[in-house]
Amino acid sequence: MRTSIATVSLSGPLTEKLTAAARAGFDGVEIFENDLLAAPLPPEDIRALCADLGLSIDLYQPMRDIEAVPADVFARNLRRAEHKFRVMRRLGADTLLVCSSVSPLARDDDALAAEQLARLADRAAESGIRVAYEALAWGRHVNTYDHAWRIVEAADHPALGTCLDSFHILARGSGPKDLAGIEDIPGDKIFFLQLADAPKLAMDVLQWSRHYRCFPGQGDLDVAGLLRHVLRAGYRGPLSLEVFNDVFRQAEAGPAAVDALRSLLTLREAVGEANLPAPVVPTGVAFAELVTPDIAPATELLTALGFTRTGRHRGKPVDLWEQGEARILLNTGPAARRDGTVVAAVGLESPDPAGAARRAEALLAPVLPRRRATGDVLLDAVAAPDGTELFFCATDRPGPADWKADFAPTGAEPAACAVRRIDHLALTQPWHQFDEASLFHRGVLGLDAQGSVDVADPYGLLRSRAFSTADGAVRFALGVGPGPADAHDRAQHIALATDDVVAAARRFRAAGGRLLAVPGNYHDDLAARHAFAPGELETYRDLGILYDEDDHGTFLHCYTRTVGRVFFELVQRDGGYRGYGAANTPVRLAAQHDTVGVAAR
Ligand SMILES: O=C(O)c1ccc(O)c(O)c1
Ligand SMILES: [Mg+2]
Repeated sequence: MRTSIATVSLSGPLTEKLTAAARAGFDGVEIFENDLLAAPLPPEDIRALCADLGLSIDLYQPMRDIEAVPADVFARNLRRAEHKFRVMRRLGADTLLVCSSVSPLARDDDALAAEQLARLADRAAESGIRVAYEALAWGRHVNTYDHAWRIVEAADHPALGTCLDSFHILARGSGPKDLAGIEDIPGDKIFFLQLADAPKLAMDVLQWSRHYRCFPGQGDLDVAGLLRHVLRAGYRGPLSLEVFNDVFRQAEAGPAAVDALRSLLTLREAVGEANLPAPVVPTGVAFAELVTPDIAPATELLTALGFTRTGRHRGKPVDLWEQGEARILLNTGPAARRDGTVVAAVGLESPDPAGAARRAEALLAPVLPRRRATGDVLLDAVAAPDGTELFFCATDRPGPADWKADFAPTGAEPAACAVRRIDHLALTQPWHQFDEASLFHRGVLGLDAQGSVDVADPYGLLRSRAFSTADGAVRFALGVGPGPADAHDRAQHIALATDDVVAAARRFRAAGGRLLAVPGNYHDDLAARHAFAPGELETYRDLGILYDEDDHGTFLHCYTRTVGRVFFELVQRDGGYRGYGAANTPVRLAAQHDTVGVAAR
């Protein structure tokens, strides 16, 4: 199945868009008219460039406001069309997209629309061009795919077909019954298929379409379900992405094009049209690796949290700290001097590390060298979109290579302490890579996505979305700020699971650790909303413990101070609570901004 992408989906001048699409591996492009108008190259040169890049020009688009108009207006429209046919001949493009009219001049008259589209198709055919008629969800009279198809069917012209666009169809809330009608369209009359997803947003459909479309798998629409119908109808043309998105317009075209192709790969897999290595769902977090130039504060923090230094890497300045099944690597090597204190890598316990890496590679994730240095254990690893290195590993299991073999034991035994394991990792994404990260964590890692939530920071709104395994053994909470200028909250954190957060927090404080102070107003409000046992709330107030509950259970959590970009959270989930305390995040963020709040208690 051929893959294509509309130039409007990528940033930059036309030549950059084309180069990015070709490099990522697309077979073709839809040329968006404005991109051509703004290009310094004549159509012949664009045609030659596409040929050099190995790209076909699958569609020229859009032509607007053509049909169902008075005769004199239609005569002018045909003149406009003739000009476009000339451009298309010079480009070597043979399909023109015509979208349903939004003009106040258009009449609600299907017979007239059909007659005029047939006349347009006649003229197009003289130039060897086909016309694909698409219903815009906000078209004046024609705004559903079946209405557009009825007009095309009535026109009955070999050079006229329809273009289906998943956004316009799904944005109107079309259910399974409405979609089944797609299979009544003869496959060869579906001249083109445009694919886009979008997050569910309650807003005007035109604004939604022009600003919030995203690649399939990144939003909430059932694009795969729609594609199944289109394929059953017999459509064999390209799968083409047409995404209008404010962020993608600003993001680098190269990575966006790779992300786009990854989306098509997972979509094809979802409809049984791609043979990718199966997802290997991780079963736990083997470790989190911090790089830090500040060895003293990081060591103090880990010690106070109850970790013990149990190993030293045989070849690098990296220490292994353990407590229960929580493992932290502390790396003070060269990367630390470059990046400050950050979460640089995550080890994911994998039932099949090599298989997980094969899937990641098939989905275009950058694969990292398996051996870093002579003598190191061979480890499968890939880079996540934000650059975090993800290791697919085995811990204390017979069979696959054990990453721990790279560490010489210090002889110290981990103390039996409060922390059991890593509960979740909260990683801040670069502002333009949030959707890419969504697709990556779902498609590449095989995690389930929760809905995204907005949380207020004193200096802006953050978006957060969780990705986890069904049993919660692996949890990521990915966050993003509102834009490039708002990199104020780049903190990341590692949440540690405990069965008794009060004991863990007390132990931490007794060992010299500093907990994030939470404003008294927060606890006053908690008292109004929930009933606590006598003294309970005072304990939470004293330790800076926050409280949340969901349909399943309750959540108690508190925070350490921040070293570089990293802090820790202690969490106690009871009764199967599934969230991350998002309701408390604004309070936490404000407290972290408030320097008084992070002072010693
Ligand atoms: O927003 C638009 O105008 C527009 C143009 C062409 C399309 O294919 C489309 O889906 C939307
Ligand atoms: Mg479209």
